[in-house]
Amino acid sequence: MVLCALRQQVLRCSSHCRTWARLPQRQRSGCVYSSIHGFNQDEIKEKLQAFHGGSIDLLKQDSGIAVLTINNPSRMNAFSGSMMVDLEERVSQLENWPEGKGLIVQGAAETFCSGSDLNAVRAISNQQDGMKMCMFMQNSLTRLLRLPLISVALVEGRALGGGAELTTACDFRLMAAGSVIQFVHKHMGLVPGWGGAARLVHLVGSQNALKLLGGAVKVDPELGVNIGLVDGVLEGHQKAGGAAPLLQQAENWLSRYTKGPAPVIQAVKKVVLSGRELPLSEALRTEKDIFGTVWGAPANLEALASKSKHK
Ligand SMILES: CCC(=O)SCCNC(=O)CCNC(=O)[C@H](O)C(C)(C)COP(=O)(O)OP(=O)(O)OC[C@H]1O[C@@H](n2cnc3c(N)ncnc32)[C@H](O)[C@@H]1OP(=O)(O)O
Repeated sequence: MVLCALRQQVLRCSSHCRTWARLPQRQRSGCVYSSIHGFNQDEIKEKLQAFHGGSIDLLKQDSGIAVLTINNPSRMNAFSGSMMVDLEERVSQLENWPEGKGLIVQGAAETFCSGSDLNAVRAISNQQDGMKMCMFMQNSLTRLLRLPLISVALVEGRALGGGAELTTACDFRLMAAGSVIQFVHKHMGLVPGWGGAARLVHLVGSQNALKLLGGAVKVDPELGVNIGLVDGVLEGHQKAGGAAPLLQQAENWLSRYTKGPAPVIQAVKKVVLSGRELPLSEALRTEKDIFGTVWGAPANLEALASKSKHK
């Protein structure tokens, strides 16, 4: 059932969507939890909305690259409850963006994100609310990672706790010199709950994940690159003379992977996603279906007509 839902998710936006359209909304959106897991999204949304402050801002650009900004500078971009709700809404908007190809996730005011807002955490520290918040954020971050866009987290300053988990919900991570990713959960008497541990194991292997979580290790750009968590290091601070602004550097880095028509770039992400998440036979069938959406499509016919050479 879950695999079937994921398979439908990676096929989304194709012309083969008749089965897709018949699926309930939560399955269509690639969520991990729905009502069959006792999860009531509207209930937790209402509760989270009470803890306001900050925003999650989305800028969709003509280039097909969107910028998602975690914006709560007075709390080092910590996630308030209303920002958690905002994030879910922004992810929905990105799921419905046919022209989209790439996504950069950044923090406002020269730092990435200091995790969940400790004021909200204190207010919902009971077991039930904690579980509901955990399921809500896992759903949103899983949907973020499953977007048919190539995504990159631009880490400047600190990515702590839930902020570190957020970086793992992107396809790539870029770090500015002097920045830090740190899974500080152990120091808070916690483990990751937004899906960050599961994704971290996939990214760096269980040995490294155990070291990062067990030691609450401060990952600088050099360590990040060495263990495969980080895909590139950007020059200097946004204000440093000489180097291009970090966002511009990140866009340049990402544009090498997003060059080309949106349906092709989205198909690239979808075949990788199915290979990453599905068992081989299921992944192969999904790849065949995705292949069917680009075969004989305008970009393919144009390339054939131009007799292109790949020298
Ligand atoms: C999912 C699980 C989780 O995410 S648990 C949360 C994990 N995060 C944390 O514990 C971060 C705690 N904060 C810190 O360690 C420091 O504030 C860091 C981020 C290192 C910044 O230190 P520093 O540069 O000295 O600034 P500061 O401490 O004065 O902070 C500025 C204002 O921001 C606030 N702030 C920061 N982080 C949070 C947070 N997670 N939740 C709520 N507020 C946060 C600080 O309280 C401070 O506010 P104020 O100026 O004192 O009103």
